[in-house]
Amino acid sequence: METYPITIGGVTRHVPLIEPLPGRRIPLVEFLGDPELVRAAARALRPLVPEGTEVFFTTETSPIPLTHVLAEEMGLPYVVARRRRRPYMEDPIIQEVQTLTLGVGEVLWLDRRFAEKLLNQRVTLVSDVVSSGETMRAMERMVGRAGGRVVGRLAAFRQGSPALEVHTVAELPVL
Ligand SMILES: Nc1ncnc2[nH]cnc12
Repeated sequence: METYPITIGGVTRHVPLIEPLPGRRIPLVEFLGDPELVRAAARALRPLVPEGTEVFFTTETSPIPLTHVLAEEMGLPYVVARRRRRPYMEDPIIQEVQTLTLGVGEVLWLDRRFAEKLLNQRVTLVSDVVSSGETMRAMERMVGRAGGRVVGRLAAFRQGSPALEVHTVAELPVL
């Protein structure tokens, strides 16, 4: 399999090049199972976390360990939007995502008892890769619907030009 070198916080990985849509090849970032890469990314992102952040908000799946390490280091809680409905969810916030970056339309789900943790809070969004910015936009809508306020948007990698302001610490090419 063809690979591509990505570097963040001084740590390099040779990751698979995938083609989610014909003619568009992207390096596949994967934080799951790689504590050294996660720690390097979290350390690089930490100075970009806005002062006054009270809770982080992220999505399944790859950004979860990144958000966990960041949250643990800063002594803050975090909330995770799910990508599937779970049977136990009550009155969930359901948010469509317009993104086609990975070739699939998506829906984010947030159980009400976790949405309550965002109420009246200053929230920083955390992602692994920001590309079109549509996932971030959907996350921001969810925070608003939950009664919170977004004070920061962070992603480890930027790929292309997202339509909204996101702070990142590394670049990914579209090949
Ligand atoms: N390059 C990438 N790797 C992993 N997840 C992504 N989501 C959007 N772009 C991605």
